[in-house]
Amino acid sequence: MTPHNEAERDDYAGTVLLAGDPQRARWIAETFLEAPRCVNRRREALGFTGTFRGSSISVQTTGIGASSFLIYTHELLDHFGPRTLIRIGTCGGLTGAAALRSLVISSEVRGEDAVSGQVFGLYDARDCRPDPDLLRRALEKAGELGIACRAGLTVCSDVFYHPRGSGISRFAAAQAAGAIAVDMETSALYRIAGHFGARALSICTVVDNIATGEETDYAERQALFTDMTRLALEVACAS
Ligand SMILES: O=P(O)(O)O[C@H]1O[C@H](CO)[C@@H](O)[C@H]1O
Ligand SMILES: O=c1cc[nH]c(=O)[nH]1
Repeated sequence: MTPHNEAERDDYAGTVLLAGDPQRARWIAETFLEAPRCVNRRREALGFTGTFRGSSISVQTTGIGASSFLIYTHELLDHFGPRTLIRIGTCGGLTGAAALRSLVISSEVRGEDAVSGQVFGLYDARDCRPDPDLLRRALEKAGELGIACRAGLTVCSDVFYHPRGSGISRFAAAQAAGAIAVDMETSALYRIAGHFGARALSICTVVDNIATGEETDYAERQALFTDMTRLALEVACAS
């Protein structure tokens, strides 16, 4: 048990999928895992453990933003002992090439700008990339399964609603650097994994494209996550 997680010490598997939204965590556990059991209900940050093809796998809710994400992942890595974390998140596309409903895998992450992404100051600046084996496996498996997916530089922001507005002009510097998508937790994931010597990968589904103005509807979200979840589970099983 930790301040934010009521699970017993051995309730989590060695690999944990991380979802921002508790509804996504529940849907994944109930749709993809055999014999899922809920191991954390505190604050509705639902955590589940079950099996996939005979391997024990967990799914944990992490909430929105680095502050929330770092509470759940710190407690997982420090207390419950998993060593592989795979984020299965949502992101905004910053280029038409990050097509709506396709997957983006972050092969490197930077802060959106100098003042965004406070976590960048707390952890070693070298730890801003995923585990190379997890990245390679994900790209191989996506190819085998015919899942539309693009790996590249992503940016991370603490801010969803920016005073400069929600248009693409806010991301001009990120676009100029070649970033293909934005989310709010991948920087925290890569840095805390580096800090604890764990392996990490961030896979996100493009739910809106800031460059083209296209959006998905929340109502289609769970079905939209089928490819991302299949891919994450394939990577988890091969680990
Ligand atoms: O869908 P999740 O995993 O929460 O990820 C994205 O969605 C939230 C913003 O709507 C942020 O947490 C962002 O990173
Ligand atoms: O952080 C995020 C996630 C999804 N879509 C966005 O525009 N930003």
